[in-house]
Amino acid sequence: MKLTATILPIKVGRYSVALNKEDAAEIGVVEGDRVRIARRGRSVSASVQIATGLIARGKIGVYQDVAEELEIGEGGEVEVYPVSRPVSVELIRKKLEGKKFTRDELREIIEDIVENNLTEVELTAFVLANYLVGMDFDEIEWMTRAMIDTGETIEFDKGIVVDKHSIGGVPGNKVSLIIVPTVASAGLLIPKTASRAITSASGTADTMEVLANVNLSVSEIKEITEEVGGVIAWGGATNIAPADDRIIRVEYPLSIDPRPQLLASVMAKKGAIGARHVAIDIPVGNGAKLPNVAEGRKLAGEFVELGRRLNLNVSCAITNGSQPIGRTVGPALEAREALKLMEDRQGSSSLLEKSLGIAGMIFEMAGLTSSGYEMAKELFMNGKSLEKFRQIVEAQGGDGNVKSDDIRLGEERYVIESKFEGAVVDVINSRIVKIARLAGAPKDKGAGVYIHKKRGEVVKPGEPLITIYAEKGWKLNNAVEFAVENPPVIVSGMILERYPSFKYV
Ligand SMILES: O=P(O)(O)OC[C@H]1O[C@H](OP(=O)(O)O)[C@H](O)[C@@H]1O
Ligand SMILES: Nc1ccnc(=O)[nH]1
Repeated sequence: MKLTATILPIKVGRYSVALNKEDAAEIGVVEGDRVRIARRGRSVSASVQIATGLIARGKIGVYQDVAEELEIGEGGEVEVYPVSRPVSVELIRKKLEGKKFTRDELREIIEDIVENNLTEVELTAFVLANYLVGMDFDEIEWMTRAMIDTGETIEFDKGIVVDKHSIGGVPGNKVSLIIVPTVASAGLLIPKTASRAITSASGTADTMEVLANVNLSVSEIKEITEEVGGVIAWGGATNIAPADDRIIRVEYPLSIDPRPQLLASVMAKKGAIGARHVAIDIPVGNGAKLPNVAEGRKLAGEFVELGRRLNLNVSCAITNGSQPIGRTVGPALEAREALKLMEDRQGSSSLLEKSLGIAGMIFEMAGLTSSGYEMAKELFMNGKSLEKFRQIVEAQGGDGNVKSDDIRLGEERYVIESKFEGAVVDVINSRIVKIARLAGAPKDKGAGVYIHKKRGEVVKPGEPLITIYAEKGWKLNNAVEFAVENPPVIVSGMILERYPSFKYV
């Protein structure tokens, strides 16, 4: 059926069109079904919304995403016809019934994800099926390979390519901003792609974006890495393992990261850039993605095995994830803390030790030294990490001379003070993340939480425990309301719970 386009100037992050109810009936589709939109020999599959009041008969509402892809202007004519459900949907159902995917089936699903052929519901079902049923090792390897093969890859002509990645799950994990320049300053190549927040309040891509452009193409990543030794780019903007970001987009609202997905997500990005040596950070502890060292070890074994199958040398650092890393959570706060640490060459020991420890691991894996930590510390203390970081920021279009104090934080602030005297016995990750997200992070860069007191530190009544930062007053209020009801920093001597009233006091 031929329809005339009405451009809806909104980006919805997927291919979607709006139809009049009668036209939809004539095409034979209902809300949520797919249609193929064709124009001048090109086409995409889009999901249907019924918007009778908005869209007259003979018209089709075309959201920006489809309009851009097919270069459709206002009043442009398009051909619309129904498409049947992709086979992938049947395959996802098979997994939900507890069965194993074949190599070809996984390839089919990943291709459909990359080509935007699955609706959000179907994609969510895929993620949930993997979460509930899981995958065996062959399936994980096939999925990872399919993710690599359906995107672009990078090959470097010379140099040793290394990389690091965290499984995430611990707030404030801005270590990549310190590790990447430290590693690059030793002459290794580290073309790091990171994701945005999945379960946290700021992913490495969100944090780096405060200082530089993270939307780099594959050729820019290659060029910048060859020029200065490293980049910190957002994986979602590249065509490296493009299925990954689409999957992450449905994981984010659920705050889940199923094991097969996690393994494939991380390792596909490493495989695609041709890394030889990869360090994986596995934070464990209460409130992290894994509860203890034993579980961390299990996952580490899986990373190493997946690395072996993909021909990557993998080592894992099982790290303390039971409270936030450093004292800040939220993009601008985290960028500032990382930069300040490099400027002052001192600061939070959890941040410094972890960053240098992982950089050191990479040096040992690459065969540069047998005392990696000492080597990393020397580069850091000599100011090489900072110098390299500035070069990377500049190469990514940021201000290479930026100082940590220049970084703007949210103007709306609220300090939560301790009512008690005592020592901090816990900083609860999930509450810190929730507060930072309610305050607007990661979207509002200036939003987040500063943690004044961490575990073991002594506090007096009236002393600040956390400061909440926001860009908007109403978001600050929501965050404060939650934080008062659900204290994120627990001081010894506090009553934890009153039953039956079930409330923190
Ligand atoms: O904590 P959540 O949001 O679940 O995990 C996502 C974060 O973990 C990884 O960190 P890195 O890139 O190794 O620094 C990802 O790239 C991302 O930034
Ligand atoms: N699933 C993931 C966890 C952490 N980092 C990623 O890039 N992906």
